[in-house]
Amino acid sequence: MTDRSPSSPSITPGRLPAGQAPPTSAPAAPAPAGPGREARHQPQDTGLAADRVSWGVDGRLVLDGVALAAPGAAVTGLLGPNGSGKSTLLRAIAGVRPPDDGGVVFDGDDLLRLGRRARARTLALVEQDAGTDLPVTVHDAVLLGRIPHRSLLAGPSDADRETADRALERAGAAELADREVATLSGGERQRVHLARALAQTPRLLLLDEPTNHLDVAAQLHTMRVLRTLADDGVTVLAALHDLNLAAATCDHVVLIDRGRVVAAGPTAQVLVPEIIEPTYGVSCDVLRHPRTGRPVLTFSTAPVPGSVH
Ligand SMILES: Nc1ncnc2c1ncn2[C@@H]1O[C@H](COP(=O)(O)OP(=O)(O)OP(=O)(O)O)[C@@H](O)[C@H]1O
Repeated sequence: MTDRSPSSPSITPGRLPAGQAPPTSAPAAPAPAGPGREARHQPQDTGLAADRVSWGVDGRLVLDGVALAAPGAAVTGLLGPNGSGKSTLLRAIAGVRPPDDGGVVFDGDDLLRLGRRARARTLALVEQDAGTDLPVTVHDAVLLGRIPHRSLLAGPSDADRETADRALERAGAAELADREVATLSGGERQRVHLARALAQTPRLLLLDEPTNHLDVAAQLHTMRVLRTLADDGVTVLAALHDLNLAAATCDHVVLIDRGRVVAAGPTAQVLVPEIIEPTYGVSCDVLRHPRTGRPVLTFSTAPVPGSVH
């Protein structure tokens, strides 16, 4: 079921009327969980729009008509419990495992119809635990990110090396440049994967759990990198488990459960107990950060049905 039907429909983002500012809020209003209340993407001028994306395996729908928007120059968090379909959705958007049905448009281009090379110039995907046992140095691994930007027979140019150096620096991995990738710790590898993606200079950056394995300082560093990339105009969509990291950084969030979008919108409107509790099966309180005013979430186990405590 991995082959995309040539007749799969594509979508075209609507254009704003002349003189109208692009939307500053998320394209989909928060919607509580429940059949028939799935969030819908709305027209947007720049950024990513996925529509009715479905993918199944072994007769089971893993993605069930997902509609999602990640506005340009913003950080969008893709949230959801284990097994909800976040990685599958990112892979579908990136064309690594194309959807069985649905469309994915980025800045007006049908991503699923772009050739491999054109797609690699447009987007980068940082996958979860994407390991390599090849005897390659970190610097060379990051240089691989430049391949889509040069002719197939040419070696890396000085400009490619400089771009790779800057990417290593930005990802906080410069001191690892001469190490072999296979010898790195999980957190070190994570930074290298981010650096490789940055060296690709994508306009759309997709990340699957980019803070996995990272200590708290490295987590904050990575989220700051995502923030500055968005400020530079990159469209960022990151699958995150840590709802507080999402709360602190994301402009918008999309929450999925069992392959369907259950809520989407501005971060503070989605990260509320009424939406989080039924989706994750926990009790949740939302406080305000004293300095930033952003949501801070605390969790406890949900009451056991029938319990007197
Ligand atoms: N190739 C496959 N074959 C069978 N099942 C699959 C395959 N790929 C994904 N799945 C199933 O699809 C569901 C969604 O998986 P996915 O990895 O997208 O979830 P996720 O939200 O990223 O989860 P996590 O937060 O645990 O990383 C899971 O139940 C998973 O077991």
